[in-house]
Amino acid sequence: MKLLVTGGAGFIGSNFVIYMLQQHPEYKIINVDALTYAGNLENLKSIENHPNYTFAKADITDVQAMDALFSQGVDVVVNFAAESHVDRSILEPDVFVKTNVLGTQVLLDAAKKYNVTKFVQVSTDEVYGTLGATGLFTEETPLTPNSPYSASKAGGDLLVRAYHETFGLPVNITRCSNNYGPYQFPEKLIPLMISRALADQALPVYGDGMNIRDWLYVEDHCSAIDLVIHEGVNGEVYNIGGNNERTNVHIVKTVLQELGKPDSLITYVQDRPGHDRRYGIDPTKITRELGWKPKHTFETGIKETIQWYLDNQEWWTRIQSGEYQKYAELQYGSRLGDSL
Ligand SMILES: Cc1cn([C@H]2C[C@H](O)[C@@H](COP(=O)(O)OP(=O)(O)O[C@H]3O[C@H](CO)[C@@H](O)[C@H](O)[C@H]3O)O2)c(=O)[nH]c1=O
Repeated sequence: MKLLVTGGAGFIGSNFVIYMLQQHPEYKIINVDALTYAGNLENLKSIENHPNYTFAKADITDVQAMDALFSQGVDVVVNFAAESHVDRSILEPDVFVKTNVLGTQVLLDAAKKYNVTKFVQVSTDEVYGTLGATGLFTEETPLTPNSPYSASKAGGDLLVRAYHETFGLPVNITRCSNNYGPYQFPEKLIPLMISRALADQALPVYGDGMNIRDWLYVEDHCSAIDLVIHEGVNGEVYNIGGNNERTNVHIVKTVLQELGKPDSLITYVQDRPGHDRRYGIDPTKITRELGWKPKHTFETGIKETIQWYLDNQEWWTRIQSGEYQKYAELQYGSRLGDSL
């Protein structure tokens, strides 16, 4: 099988490339990534010389570059390439629309032209909007995205659906909850809090800290996508969640406790505009129909993740000294110390 993985130098994408080469060393994997701020080839050091792995630096919105890649023969496409950070989407929605909507359409056209046998769109539970205190997102929940990020992902998903309905393209859409684990860019909640706590810096918790996310260990996400590639029924959507709903403040306190740091580092700051209150995924469909089960509990996964960040401080300190800083200042500069 020849697999084209887009965004394979990002957090979930790089974990997926490594996972697939472990599970299926005979598969050929082409990783295409534009290497924007969150793409990092260091994530792939362990497999960069694998005989069945190749890397191409290109943007998924580049029609000629995508055509050239697909013309080499591709069986399956897994589209991870995306702008993914909600706070950034509030600052610059245009790049989100370009990559997440236009980029998906360019890939779909190439997949159609070269008759791929499967196109997996890796999406997010954020397209469903927000939950109240009860209920869970199912695959039938209407799409009501609230941020420019989630709206752009919903746009991509609808194009994928349309290419299935209109052209019969063999597609699946997967919608995951919040991932965590090794190689996550330190703008996201867990790695951000780990890195700031280690430096004894204030930990910016938005609003009252009672927003809820449903945490999924990244390797469990990878095993679900592997199943969807092989067993997913064309045209179907599969939700992927870890059954681990936690408040943000619980997450932050867990990080502090594991690192032996005081709760006094927590600083409640102005809320994210349009902040979704609660996400919770119902994974019944993928469990029942494809036999998927997560292997990690939140309690073991968070310990492993914190240990990884402790063991790989060079990886994230290098990131924080560069491009990331500009955005960190934009995001937090005016909010830190701005207690509610
Ligand atoms: C960065 C940051 C975040 N937060 C809050 C906002 C959210 O309620 C929660 C998690 O924030 P983030 O890590 O930015 O993740 P969130 O907005 O939930 O979105 C993530 O999870 C989604 C899946 O649900 C993915 O589609 C997104 O790409 C991914 O970024 O923590 C804080 O309180 N303080 C912070 O500094």
